[in-house]
Amino acid sequence: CSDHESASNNIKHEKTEKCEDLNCVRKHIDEINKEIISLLAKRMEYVNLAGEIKLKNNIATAYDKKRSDHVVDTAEEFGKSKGLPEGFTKSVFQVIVDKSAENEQKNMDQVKVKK
Ligand SMILES: C=C(O[C@@H]1C=C(C(=O)O)C=C[C@H]1O)C(=O)O
Repeated sequence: CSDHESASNNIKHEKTEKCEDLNCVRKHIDEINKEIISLLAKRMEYVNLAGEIKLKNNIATAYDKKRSDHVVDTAEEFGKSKGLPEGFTKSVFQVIVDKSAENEQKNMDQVKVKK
């Protein structure tokens, strides 16, 4: 598919608006939180799709250490290039990837029971 490329071009909050008070800053933070969560929900859809494809290919295990490590390492490097502190992105993505695989496995096990 080709439409995955356009998803990364959704650049909002390009410059940090000059907020005069804490309320204004927190509104921006709340808005960004919703965007992060929306993207995580979209990400989880693809993770679960990966699980369906694994089952079709007779792979019963969601967790793939090589791929997980690659995702975490690539994220950490990108985070650093964006100015995030060392180790920040790695910590966040380790949780995302572990919890995603956990959810993917749950879905895969349910599909197996239904069959
Ligand atoms: C989505 C996958 O399944 C798991 C979840 C991953 C993720 O959240 O990025 C990566 C590898 C697997 O542990 C995959 O294999 O690509």
